[in-house]
Amino acid sequence: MMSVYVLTFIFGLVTLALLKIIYPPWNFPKNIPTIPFYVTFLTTLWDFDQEDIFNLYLREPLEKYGAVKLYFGSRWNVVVSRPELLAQMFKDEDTFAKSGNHIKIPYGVISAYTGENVISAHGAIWKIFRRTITPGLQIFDHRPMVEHADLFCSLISKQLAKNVTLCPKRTLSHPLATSDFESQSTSGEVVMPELIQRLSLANISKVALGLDIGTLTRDNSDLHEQLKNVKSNIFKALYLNFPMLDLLPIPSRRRARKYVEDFRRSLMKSVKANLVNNYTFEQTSFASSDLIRSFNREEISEKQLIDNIVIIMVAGHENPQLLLTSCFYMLAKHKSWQRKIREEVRDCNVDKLGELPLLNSFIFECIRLYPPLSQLINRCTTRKCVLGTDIVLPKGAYVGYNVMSTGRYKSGWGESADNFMPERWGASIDKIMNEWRHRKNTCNMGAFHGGRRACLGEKLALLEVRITMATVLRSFEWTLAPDWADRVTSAGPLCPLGLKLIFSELCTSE
Ligand code: HEM
Repeated sequence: MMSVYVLTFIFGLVTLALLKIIYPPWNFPKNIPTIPFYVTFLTTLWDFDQEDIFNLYLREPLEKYGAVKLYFGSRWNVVVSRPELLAQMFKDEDTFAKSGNHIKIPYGVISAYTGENVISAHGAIWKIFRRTITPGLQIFDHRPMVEHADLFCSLISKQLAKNVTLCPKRTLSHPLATSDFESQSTSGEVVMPELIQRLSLANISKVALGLDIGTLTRDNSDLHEQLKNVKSNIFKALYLNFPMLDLLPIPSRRRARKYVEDFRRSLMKSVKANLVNNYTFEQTSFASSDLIRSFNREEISEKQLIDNIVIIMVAGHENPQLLLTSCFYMLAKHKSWQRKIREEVRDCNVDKLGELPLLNSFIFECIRLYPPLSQLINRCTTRKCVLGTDIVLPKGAYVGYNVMSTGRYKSGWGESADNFMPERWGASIDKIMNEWRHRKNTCNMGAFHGGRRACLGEKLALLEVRITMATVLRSFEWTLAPDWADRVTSAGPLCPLGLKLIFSELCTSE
């Protein structure tokens, strides 16, 4: 029989653990609101999406105070959204030091996935990573993206043709099948996530890593299959909220770890076969080639080489994938914009897409309302400090930013902040680009971060979105599938969830 003392001790420990979840640490600032701890778990337990959570619990306190205390990832954090606070955090890298998963939760499966890389690292090693991959992500050959956009259109056409012939049989045998590209059914209907992922994987692999991984030309690219295994296991709300569970011998987490290892091994096998063994890296300027050269000069370790190649692949396909999904969604919802932009891109050469006012203001408006990385918490204070004028943070506090809120601030964007209004960016391309730069510089637009740690893939991602949208607009028109539930992802990266569209091919004479 357990003694009363042991029981009291266990009860005490459980109570303490619960109190640590329910209440923020005593030394956290008292002059900003505390979001109730259970808010983070609502999307796991009920049918809430990120917009619901934002509107119900975050919007008001964030807009009023600019910062809140939020429980996430097994700890209390301070999350900011007011542009001045974002600017301070982005600028003062020494105080708000990057602290990626490899430091925050080194035991987590997610850390095994992306390791110590240019996005998560801090200090001298980050400088080496950034210096190494910058050239390959700024100067690149965009022609594969044009080819891939055409292949993407062929896949949509193929799907439409298949629907016409296979639809009745498939509909009867798989009435609920939606996730698998092969099993899409109703005429004209295309389930977008997998198709867009195949495109964005092909783009980043070819343009930044110099690899053809066949996601658009084969139905079962090995790397794609392995990545799907990783993703379906890694982004589970329970483990994102309680990463310490990864320390336990849970069979599904062991499986997740194995999927991560398989993916990393296959990716490096492909890099070796395509770039290293045949010395191609010596004559090419891909970001991967520069990383291999840096490894050969012993500036980075083999693990850091792999971690960085993995992050280019992961961040480089995932973020454009999210943005493309939001763009397809918004054009389906706003048919007048679909028509106007189709007209604008009709005879436009790829080199001139960046000069089109309607296309570019539309993309910027999608980013404002649906920033792919809506909230990130990956900085840790290196000393006691003051955020803004009076928010005192202790040393060792995790700090993050919520740009979904920044993009919808009424104080920054006016009463129409919630409305989709591409025209707010300006009428001429000069005005639009100036406004984009101004909003980024003042941190009213934080979707690509800013300052010294600004996203290195912005140029590539925007070009990818312009090329893809222009190409698809020339060949198809589309609407939302009537049976698709209009909602966004429940947590993590932000985009419409499981987007389903109805496509119809345009006549060439149109
Ligand atoms: C719509 C597309 C994209 C969005 C919205 C986006 C957003 C971001 C954000 C918010 C950060 C800062 C992350 C943080 O605070 O930890 C970041 C950093 C970064 N992004 Fe992107 N990104 C996009 C596309 C890409 C692409 C295509 C690449 C290509 C590989 C890329 C490479 C990077 C890199 C290397 C960094 C780290 C910069 C540094 O810390 O020095 N991004 N991105």
